[in-house]
This record gives sequence, structure tokens and C-alpha cells, in this order.
Amino acid sequence: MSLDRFLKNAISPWMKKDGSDADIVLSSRIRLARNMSAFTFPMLSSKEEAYAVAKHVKDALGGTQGEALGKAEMLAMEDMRTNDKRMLVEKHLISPHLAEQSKYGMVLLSGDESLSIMINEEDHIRIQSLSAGFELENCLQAANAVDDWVESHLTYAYDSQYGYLTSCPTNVGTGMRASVMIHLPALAMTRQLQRILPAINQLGLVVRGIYGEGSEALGNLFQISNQITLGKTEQDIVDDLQGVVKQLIRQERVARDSLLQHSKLELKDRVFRSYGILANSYIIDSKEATRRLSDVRLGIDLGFIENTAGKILDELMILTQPGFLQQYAKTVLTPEQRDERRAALIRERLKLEHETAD
Ligand SMILES: Nc1ncnc2c1ncn2[C@@H]1O[C@H](COP(=O)(O)OP(=O)(O)OP(=O)(O)O)[C@@H](O)[C@H]1O
Repeated sequence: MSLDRFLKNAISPWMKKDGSDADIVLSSRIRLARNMSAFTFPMLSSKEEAYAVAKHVKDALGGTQGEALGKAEMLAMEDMRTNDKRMLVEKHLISPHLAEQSKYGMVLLSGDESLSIMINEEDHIRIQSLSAGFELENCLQAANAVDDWVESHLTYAYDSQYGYLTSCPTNVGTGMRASVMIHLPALAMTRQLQRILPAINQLGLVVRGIYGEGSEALGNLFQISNQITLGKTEQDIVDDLQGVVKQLIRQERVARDSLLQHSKLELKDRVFRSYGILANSYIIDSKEATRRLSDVRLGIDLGFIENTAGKILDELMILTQPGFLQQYAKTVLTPEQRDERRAALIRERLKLEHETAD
């Protein structure tokens, strides 16, 4: 088996594709929470029960070679080193919860890394579908296909009145979380986010950081998802989220145009200062790196920086996380050592990108 295949590159194959509005929406995700009626739910289950769930799902799905996922690989959390799990989280392929807290956690991962089935997470089964850009409909279709395939092998806990039953009451019904990872630097610079983000909460949506629940929103990157899972269809949830995200994209574009019209020089100065710091610093912490990468990404989107591809920033966002830095260093690093390695890695990548473009 090759866990290495998933750790080799920071950028997943699905991330390399071009999705809609990819300059503003980095990625879309659909997650479905499912449980099996025959087993105690993970929150209350003993180690033995969790083991029985893992075995049952593995026997039911593992033997099929994951045909619905295309060259899938079943990976057990207990067989992985802490840093390997961390890297899978950094690539968004598994959730922090599965990596850190799960008893007999497993994941069935598709070859292009766009589909995962997490086992013994907060629920018995969590299906995840990821796509580059603003592609919620495609994610929903892909997640539904996997859901049908899983359901043809296992019996879900389903109530005719409430829908899918889940560990946390907030997921009962569709069991679905639809989300986008969105980059809103111009709305942040024009100080409109303080007004917009609370309004998004009032519309029944949740704003989180890039690593999900409890994570900090860094680099003007926000994860926006639905709060409500009950009393609406999957399509309604996606439509409502899409409506709000479309408006956000429009507002971000208006703010970018306004900055270009009224403060072009200041904006250019900020972008190139950040580029200069990234290309020349010897110590940089993750907060500053993410902030500067956000400025450079905006500079690329606005055409100020021409010889750097936007995708290199996605790659750097992941490569400069602790797990990847430690894998490259082949040792555990202190925060100070990570700041040094991070700076070196960013310098090298930007230099390489520059040389290749010349
Ligand atoms: N649109 C997205 N693109 C890429 N990764 C995402 C996206 N949305 C969420 N993720 C990733 O999924 C992981 C889990 O996120 P989060 O905690 O928000 O959701 P969840 O575990 O499905 O929800 P819940 O809190 O209901 O259990 C995180 O690592 C996060 O980075």
C-alpha cells in the first residue's frame, strides 16, 4: 500500500484543475455524515464497538477496491505516524478530528484525492467530496454517487421523519455540510468584512478558518458553510449557499475594482512589499507567511505579478504547514526551526518559479 502516494505532493490532483471563479473560491466541499443502525454511535461507543465498526465497513467496502472512488486506498489511522496524519489534514484529505481523536479511524481515499470516506470520525461514516473552484454542484453529484455506493453495501441509520441520524443533533436530516474556501482580501482591505461576516451568520451560514471548526481565519481565507441540515433538501442547502457565495464574489470583485481605481499605487506597493518579504526573509512565522501569500495571490489575480502562477501559492500554503515542513526536514522541528525552514522553502520556490518563467 502506498500512503506515500498521498504524501508525495502537497497539491492534490483535484487542486490542479480549473474550477469556476477560482481566483476567489479556492475549493468547494460536500460532506455527508452517515451512521449504521446496527452499531452504537462513535461518541458513545467503546473501543471494541469502534473496532467492530471499522471491521464491518472495511469488509463491506475494502474488498470492492473502492470501485466508486477509482483506485482507492484504505488507510488506518493507527498505522500512520502522527506527522503523516497531520499532512493529510494539511491537504484537507481528512479532518483534524479523524487524525487526533478517533478510535480505530480509517479513511478510504480516491486516487485523485477528491473523494474520501472517513470511518469512525464523529459519525461512523463521513463522505467528503472536494473540487477546485466554485463547484458545489459537481461536489454534490460526486458525494451522492459515493453515498449510493456505500448504501448499497451498508444499512444506514435513517428515520422517516427526521432523515439521517447523526452523532451531533446539528447534523440530523441531510447530514450534509456544504462549504467553500473563499479568499476575500479586497473586502478585508476596504474594511467591509466586519459588516459582511456577521450578516452571513444571520443568514444561517457559518464562517470558519481554513482548517475547519475552531481554526483561525488566516490570510483572508474563510470557510463558509451551512448551519442548518434539517427541514431542507440537499439541493436547497447548496442553492442557498451558492446564492450567498455568488453575492460575496460579486462584492469582492467590486472592492477589487474600487481599490484599483482609487488606491492602485498603495495596493501595488503592498503586493510587492509582501512579495519582497516572502522572497527575501530568513525567518517567517505561519501567520505572516499566510498574510503575505494572500497579498501576493491578490497581486497575481490583478495582473501585477505576471511570472508567478497562482497555484504555487496554494502549494506554498500547504508546504509551509508544520507537517510538510517536518517531512522535508525528516525530523521534528521546534517552532523557531519551522520559521527558518518555512522562510527557506518560500525563498527557494519563488526563485525557482521566477527562473522557470524567465
Ligand atoms: N471548501 C473546503 N475546501 C477544502 N477543505 C475544506 C473545505 N471545507 C472544509 N474543509 C476541510 O474539512 C475539514 C473539516 O472541516 P470542518 O470542521 O469545518 O467540517 P466538518 O468536520 O465536516 O464539520 P462538523 O463541524 O459538522 O463536524 C477541515 O480540515 C477543513 O479544512
